[in-house]
Amino acid sequence: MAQFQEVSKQSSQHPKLAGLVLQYGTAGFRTSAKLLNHIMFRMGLLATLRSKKTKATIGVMVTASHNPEEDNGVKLIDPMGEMVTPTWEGYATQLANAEQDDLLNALKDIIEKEAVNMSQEANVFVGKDTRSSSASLSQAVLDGVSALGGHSKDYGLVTTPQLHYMVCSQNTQGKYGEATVDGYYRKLCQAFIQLIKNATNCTDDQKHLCVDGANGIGALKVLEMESHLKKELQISLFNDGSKGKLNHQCGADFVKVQQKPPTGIKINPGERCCSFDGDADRIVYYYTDSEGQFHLLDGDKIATVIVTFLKELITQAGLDLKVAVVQTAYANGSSTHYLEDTMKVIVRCTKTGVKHLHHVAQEFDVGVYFEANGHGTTLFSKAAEEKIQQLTEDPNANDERKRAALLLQNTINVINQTVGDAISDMLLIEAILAIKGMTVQQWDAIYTDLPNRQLKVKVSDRRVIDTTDAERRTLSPAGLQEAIDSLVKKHKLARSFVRPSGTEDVVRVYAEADTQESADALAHEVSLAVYRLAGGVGDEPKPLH
Ligand SMILES: CC(=O)N[C@H]1[C@@H](OP(=O)(O)O)O[C@H](CO)[C@@H](O)[C@@H]1O
Ligand SMILES: [Mg+2]
Repeated sequence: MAQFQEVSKQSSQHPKLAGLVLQYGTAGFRTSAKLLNHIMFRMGLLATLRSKKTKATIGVMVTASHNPEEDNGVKLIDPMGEMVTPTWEGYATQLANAEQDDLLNALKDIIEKEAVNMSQEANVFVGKDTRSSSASLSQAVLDGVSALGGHSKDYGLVTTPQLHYMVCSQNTQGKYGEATVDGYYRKLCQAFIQLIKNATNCTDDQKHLCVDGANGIGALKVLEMESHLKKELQISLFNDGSKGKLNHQCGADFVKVQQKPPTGIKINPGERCCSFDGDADRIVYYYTDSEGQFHLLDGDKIATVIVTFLKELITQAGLDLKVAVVQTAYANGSSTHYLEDTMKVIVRCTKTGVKHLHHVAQEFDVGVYFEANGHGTTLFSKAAEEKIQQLTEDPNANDERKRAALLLQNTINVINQTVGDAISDMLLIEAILAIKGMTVQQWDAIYTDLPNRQLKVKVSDRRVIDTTDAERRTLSPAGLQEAIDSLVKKHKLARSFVRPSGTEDVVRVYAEADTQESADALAHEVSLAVYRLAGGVGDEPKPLH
């Protein structure tokens, strides 16, 4: 077939290094940019097949999110804007690892297994982040699409969640939104401005927010969006990419893991600040107090304030909707207690990785999901959206119920339901704080985080660690869970678990306890147990103090 001849010809321009093996992990392929050209070409091929199979537009995003600038990566987006389905993640790995002369066979194998109709049209949307390698790598994706005769649309520089939004908008014939960057800003900002109208007494001071753009794509997009906000949110942008290096000592991942402010930002005590990550799908908030102490408001606190706001509105609207919060094992124990015991909402725990949280959140009328690191969003079932819509039009509903329904409707429109989105989450949180007249300090005081620590341990093969119960317990290696259990017993309010990372070659250790010293000591003791029982390499983990 002519298509395959073209693939053969073009693939020689995107050769694979013999023997190189890469895995489609938690967030797609991610490694040094130098190793990725063939992967990109092949993901262009695969996206084209996926488009033919689903008869819908598929997205390909070139980014390595919070990784260093030298890395890059790629994620595939399915028709409704969600992460690509697991079977196709498997195909992605197969296609990526086929040696050069076996590529056509690997491709034909997928076509056969999935009974792909090769005469079906294909459409692929492509986007990229600001990394210096992203331009040539996204070109390789486009080459892959055209080699199989697919149509592509290159959105150029966009955030990951913007591309998810485009794909969903395109495949819902504009019902979700208009598939342009301008359409995205209009939808979100109009909803934000409608929401903020309900914030009576909101001063200019309260409308001010410092944003750390991680020297990445989020910074560019915040600037692009500014005129749509009509001064209802006044942003001071730091780490805008004009000087600093992408993600270097800044961005949401740095702030969350280091538990300190990013460099490159001037924070006045008490001022509300937030950090995006390198592809703007994560956000965390923070402030420093008058004693210079740093306070982090992570994904758990974000989920809490969102669910509080939504529950109040749902009650006011008199609607009967099943609301839940979805977390992972990394959620701070205080957040889980607060949500279950004080707020009485359903809390579910899933494995790490937003695709897992997303799917569980879909089981409820309103599912708020966040990873502790700030990646998350809120999903509304179709039925819930319809009930809310009907109430806004119900002539018999009283003013209070109608007002609540309208607020819920605008809340739905400000949210990017396809995936966690720093820009959309920021607008929602800013609107909530303004409407509730809540300061960042009051938000922070909803509950107090248990001190916690995350560490990494290098082992020769992290696959020896097998976990269960949403990664909260280990099944192997033998003796590890017993060791963790007895270490945890030595500390107050303590919890600890270990799991192999899906994005790095390490075992992650998490511990929390009543004091920072205790959390640090427990994290260290558990790291030692991992090192000894799971084949640690290099030096034995050292105590933190
Ligand atoms: C503890 C932690 O933050 N883990 C992150 C990290 O996964 P690991 O499998 O832990 O490496 O990267 C994922 C993709 O960005 C993100 O979903 C996840 O939350
Ligand atoms: Mg990211």
